[in-house]
Amino acid sequence: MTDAPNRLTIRRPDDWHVHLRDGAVLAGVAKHTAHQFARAIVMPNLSPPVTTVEAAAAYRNRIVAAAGPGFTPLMTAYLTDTIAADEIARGFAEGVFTAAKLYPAHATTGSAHGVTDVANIRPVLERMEKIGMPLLIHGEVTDAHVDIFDREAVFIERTLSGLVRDLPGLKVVFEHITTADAVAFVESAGPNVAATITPQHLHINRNAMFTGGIRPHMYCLPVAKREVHRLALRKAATSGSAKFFLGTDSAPHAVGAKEAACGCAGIFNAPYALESYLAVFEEEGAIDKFEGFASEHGPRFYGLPLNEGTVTLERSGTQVPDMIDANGTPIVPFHAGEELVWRYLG
Ligand SMILES: NC(=O)N[C@@H](CC(=O)O)C(=O)O
Ligand SMILES: [Zn+2]
Ligand SMILES: [Zn+2]
Repeated sequence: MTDAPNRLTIRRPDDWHVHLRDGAVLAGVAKHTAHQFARAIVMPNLSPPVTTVEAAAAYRNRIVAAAGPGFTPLMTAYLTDTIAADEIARGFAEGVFTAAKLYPAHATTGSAHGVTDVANIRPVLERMEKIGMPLLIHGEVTDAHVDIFDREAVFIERTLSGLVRDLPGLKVVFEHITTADAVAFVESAGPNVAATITPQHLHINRNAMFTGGIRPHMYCLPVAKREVHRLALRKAATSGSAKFFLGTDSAPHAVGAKEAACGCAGIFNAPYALESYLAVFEEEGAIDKFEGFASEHGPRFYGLPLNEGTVTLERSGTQVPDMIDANGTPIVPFHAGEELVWRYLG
C-alpha cells in the first residue's frame, strides 16, 4: 500500500447543479461557488421562475456581476406546462440556455410553477431531443400517497423509464440522485442518461435528520435515504463511471427559514464542497477517481470543453464555521462546526 498523498492537484472542476438565488444573497453565495468552480449549472427556481431567454440573460448578468471574473454561469430554463418549444430552442441556439429543468409541480422548493404532467411538455422534449439540449430532472413523484422515502424510486417507475424509452435520443441528467434504484437505472440506461450526486447524499443517511432531536440543516430534497442507498451512491460516484458527476445542489436558506415550524428544504454546501467530496473519495480509496467525477465527466456529457488550469487541495484540515454571513443573510453550512481533513488552496 502506498502512502496517502498530502496534496492533490486536479483539473479545474465544475458544479453541474447549484442554486445561487438572487438579490443581496446572490452576492453572498455566488462567490463561494466561483471560488471552487470554473462553471456551474444554475438552477432556475427563482421567484418568479426563469422561464424566458430574456430573464435568463438578465439573471446571468447579475451572477457575473456578483461572482466576478473567471466564473461562467450556465443557465437553465424552468419548464412549465405552457412553455413554448420555440422559446427553449431559441435560448439554446443563442447560447443563453445550456439546459432545461423539469420540476414536477410542488416536488420541492420553488416548484409551484412546475410541470403537472410530462405529457404537457411532450413537444418541448421532442424539440430538445432534436437539438441535443439536455433535460435536467428533479426526479420525485408528488403524489402525497407515496411515502416520501419512496418518491424517487416511484418516479423512475411512473415517469422516467417511459420518458427515456419514448425519447431515446434525449440527453437526461437525473439530478441529485439519492437511491440505489436511481444508480441502477442510470447504469442500465444508454450513454445519454447521467446523474449528479451531492456531497450530503454521500455523507449522510436519513438518521442524520434525527440525531438527538430534529436537525433541520440535514434536510434537503430529495430527502436522505437509508444507509444502503448512501453506500450505493458512494460506489457509483467513486466507480470512475462517466455517467456520474459532481453537482452540489447547494441550496442556501437563511437560518431562520430552516429553523422553523415548517423549515425549508436545502443544504448550503458550496463553501467547502471540494473538501467534502474529496473526503468521500479518500474514504473509499478512490482519490484517483476524483478528477473524473469533478472535472471531466460533466463537461463530456454536456459536450463542453474541459477547463484549463488546475486546483489544489492539501491535507492540512479545514475548520468549518457554525455560520456563514452571506452578504447579510446568516446561513448554516453543511459540516458546520466539523473539521474536514482536506483544505482547498485554490
Ligand atoms: N434541494 C433542495 O432541498 N432544495 C432546492 C430545490 C431542489 O433542488 O430540489 C432549493 O432550491 O432550495
Ligand atoms: Zn431538486
Ligand atoms: Zn437543486
